[in-house]
Amino acid sequence: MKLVIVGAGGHAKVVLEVFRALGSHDVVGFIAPDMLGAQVLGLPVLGDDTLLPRLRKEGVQAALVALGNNRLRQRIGRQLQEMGYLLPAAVHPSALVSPSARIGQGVVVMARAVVGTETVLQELSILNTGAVVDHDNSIGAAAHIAPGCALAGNVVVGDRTLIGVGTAVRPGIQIGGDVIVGAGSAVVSNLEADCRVGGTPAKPLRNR
Ligand SMILES: CC(=O)SCCNC(=O)CCNC(=O)[C@H](O)C(C)(C)COP(=O)(O)OP(=O)(O)OC[C@H]1O[C@@H](n2cnc3c(N)ncnc32)[C@H](O)[C@@H]1OP(=O)(O)O
Repeated sequence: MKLVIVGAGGHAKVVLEVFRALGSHDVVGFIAPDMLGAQVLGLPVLGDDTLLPRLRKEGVQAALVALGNNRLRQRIGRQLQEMGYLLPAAVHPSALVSPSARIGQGVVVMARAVVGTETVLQELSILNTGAVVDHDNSIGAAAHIAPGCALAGNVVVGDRTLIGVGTAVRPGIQIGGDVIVGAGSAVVSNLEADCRVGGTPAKPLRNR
């Protein structure tokens, strides 16, 4: 099945390598503004998102939104579904995924990540390289668990929340939607929606 990757930055390159490792789709190229004609790992940037309806008509059935911005990824994902694209999940063959885990549409699970027993990754979320989400986690739509994070059991992460690289989260913690947890943090108490925290233990961050 033909697939287009929306985005052409670092995350998009890694996603292409996931599909190459899987051999599951024929990736036709990338969609990105102002990059027409550029090559990314040997595949072309085909144009900007105005091209997507035409590609769909020409037989590209699937798309993967490879954009790091969580809100934008969710918005573009919805638009692609409305255009009739399928949004397959991309799970690297080296990831360890429990047979009782559930993985939503458009989810990306990078190399060496671990998805624990009865954990749910909701649509368009990212579990990045080497991140571990243990048993009974719920990771919200378009959330991003960055490389090397470790979420213990029964953790809830809200929609569009970013858990920064290398963060640890204590068991049973609930984190609201649209939260940013800074790199290298330790989350040891629940976090309300829409906040920005960092450090060990994680505390609210000042805006500079
Ligand atoms: C493959 C991939 O690359 S996936 C990418 C995943 N992305 C990430 O993990 C990025 C996570 N981002 C961060 O940690 C960022 O530092 C942010 C978003 C928390 C803050 O970034 P900015 O808004 O640029 O904040 P800025 O650098 O100006 O710092 C503001 C204050 O917060 C502090 N701060 C920033 N990050 C952290 C952190 N991770 N932990 C503790 N304190 C922090 C700064 O020291 C500064 O404090 P001060 O005002 O007392 O000096």
